[in-house]
Amino acid sequence: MKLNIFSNQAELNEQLAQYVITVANKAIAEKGRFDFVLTGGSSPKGLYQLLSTTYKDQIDWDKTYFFFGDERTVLPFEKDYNGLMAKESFFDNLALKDGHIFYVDTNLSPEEAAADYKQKLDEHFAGGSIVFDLILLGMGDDAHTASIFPHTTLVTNQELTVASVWVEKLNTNRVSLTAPLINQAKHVVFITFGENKATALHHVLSDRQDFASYPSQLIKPVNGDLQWFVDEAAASLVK
Ligand SMILES: O=C1O[C@H](COP(=O)(O)O)[C@@H](O)[C@H](O)[C@H]1O
Repeated sequence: MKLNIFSNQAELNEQLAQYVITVANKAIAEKGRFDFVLTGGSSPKGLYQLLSTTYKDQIDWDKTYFFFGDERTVLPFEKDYNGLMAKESFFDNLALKDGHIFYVDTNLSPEEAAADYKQKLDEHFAGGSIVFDLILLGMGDDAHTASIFPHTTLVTNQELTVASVWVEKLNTNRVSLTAPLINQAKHVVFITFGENKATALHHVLSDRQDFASYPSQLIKPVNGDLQWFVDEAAASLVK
């Protein structure tokens, strides 16, 4: 695991953009395509804008496929839909070909949406192992990542799959990649900034393991690289 600490968000986004570009070009050179899982929430917007404007020419988007680590069970293109944030901050700046964006279909029930997404992943990976080149993750101030929230069924889910989960504290369902599936990836990167994330980051990176309380601790790529890109405010309690 590598912890990268930056003095501000702009510097963090700049360095993370360079990291994404390096991983993308390596994947394209090695296997002809880049399988890129996006995070939702608000943290990645600046990065998405940077990659799709300033650094638009640094990645071959015709060879890039986009996925989502989790989705909120609102209708597609409603305000809270993670896919809408990505569309507005990332995809709309690029002329992407059809079939390059894998949205979670929330017109379906949560269970059906999860099964449908898993089937789409199986098809994309031709029935083989689902190994993404890069998974970008956020972390909530409760230490959840993707939609693996504290004390939910996803904390103990050992399957390499996509699952629906009831999140009591939000009174809603979510759809999420499971931790074991995330841990198959070649590169996993957390983007985390702000003072409100400091306590969670301190617990997640501390020696005391408590997956139920701090689900981000579940993320440990089996054969891949794990990096944290954080700002000084988020890292303020990390020893
Ligand atoms: O609900 C979610 O929250 C996390 C963290 O979001 P942020 O706004 O604090 O960046 C996000 O990673 C996840 O994709 C999203 O569904």
